[in-house]
Amino acid sequence: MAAPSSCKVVLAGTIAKSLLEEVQASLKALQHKPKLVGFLANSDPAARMYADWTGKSCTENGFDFELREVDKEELEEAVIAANSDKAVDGAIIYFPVFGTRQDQYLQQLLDISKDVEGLSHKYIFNMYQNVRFLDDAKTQKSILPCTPLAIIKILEYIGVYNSILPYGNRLFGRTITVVNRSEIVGRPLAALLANDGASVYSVDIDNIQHYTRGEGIRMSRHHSVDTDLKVEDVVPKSDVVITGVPTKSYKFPVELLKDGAVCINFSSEKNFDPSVKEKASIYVPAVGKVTIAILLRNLIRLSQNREGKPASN
Ligand SMILES: NC(=O)C1=CN([C@@H]2O[C@H](COP(=O)(O)OP(=O)(O)OC[C@H]3O[C@@H](n4cnc5c(N)ncnc54)[C@H](O)[C@@H]3O)[C@@H](O)[C@H]2O)C=CC1
Ligand SMILES: Nc1nc(=O)c2c([nH]1)NC[C@@H]1CN(c3ccc(C(=O)N[C@@H](CCC(=O)O)C(=O)O)cc3)C=[N+]21
Repeated sequence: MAAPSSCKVVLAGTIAKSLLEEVQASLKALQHKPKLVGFLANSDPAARMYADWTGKSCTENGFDFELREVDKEELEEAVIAANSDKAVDGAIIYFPVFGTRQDQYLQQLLDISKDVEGLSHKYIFNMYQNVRFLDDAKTQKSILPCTPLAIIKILEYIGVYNSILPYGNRLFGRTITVVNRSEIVGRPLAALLANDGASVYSVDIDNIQHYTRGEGIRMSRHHSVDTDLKVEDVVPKSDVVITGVPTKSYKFPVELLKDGAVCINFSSEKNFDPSVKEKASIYVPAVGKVTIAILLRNLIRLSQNREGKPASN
């Protein structure tokens, strides 16, 4: 008989709860009830599920939500209208829409002041350059991409970030593998973790890249290099493994994990077999609830920015 597993399973709902309490406090301090608009222009079941779910979370937490279902061909005009609509505090376009680079065009079309997901070029630029504020006076914090930030909040909650160290170096000494290098989650996440001092292996279907801030983290922001390394070279060295492979049949090779590793899955598919609990010290099976809490936090931040500047829209 197998020994009882000593792995602690941490559910996203627990972590989301403490973030939502902060959101509630900031919401009370606002002069108006923030409104989020969702654009659904596809029949992708994951997108509809996510849309329903954002709506439910908004309503439950005291925000207004409106789902605008439009044809693909009408989406451009609908986004332009929302950009100049003062009643709209934030918006989200559920992807994929066209499933081509036209989706990136639509993503950048959304006004930066309404971008709750933090995917506008300016925000992404600031993130990669390790610039934390929008203005020189450092009064307005830049918005970080939602899912990568959700994963960072999870790492803080479970103690992977070492709070004895100064901000910006709290992952110094940690080795982290991220299996996914998409532009919305995996690559920004690898950069953020490296910006905080970690040594990060970014795994995608073709190769492995290594993200660091240089030896002894002497640089001010991350750099990355291609490597010839294989999964079996990097996983045994990793303190943390984060997966986001969108394939049902994919299972992470848990036998390569070092004892006591922290494992986090953000894919909607279960990338880890239940046997992960025999190796991991902490396992987080899904992160979606934390992502939504961050989305609401960003919506508050955008609303605060707008209340601070009533003259502009
Ligand atoms: N929980 C959340 O808040 C969110 C969850 N998701 C979920 O995360 C998953 C990934 O989404 P995206 O990043 O948008 O997908 P994507 O399709 O853009 O990227 C997938 C990435 O996985 C890599 N990959 C695929 N097969 C692999 C393999 N066998 N080995 C190593 N790498 C492999 C690809 O090279 C690519 O880098 C989906 O299931 C999506 O639903 C996405 C956004 C937010
Ligand atoms: N602009 C845009 N942003 C998105 O972030 C976005 C999108 N479009 N289109 C659709 C996909 C899909 N997506 C998921 C979010 C969470 C889970 C997730 O973690 N789900 C949990 C359940 C939730 C939980 O209990 O934590 C699970 O499947 O176990 C999955 C999928 C975001 N998407």
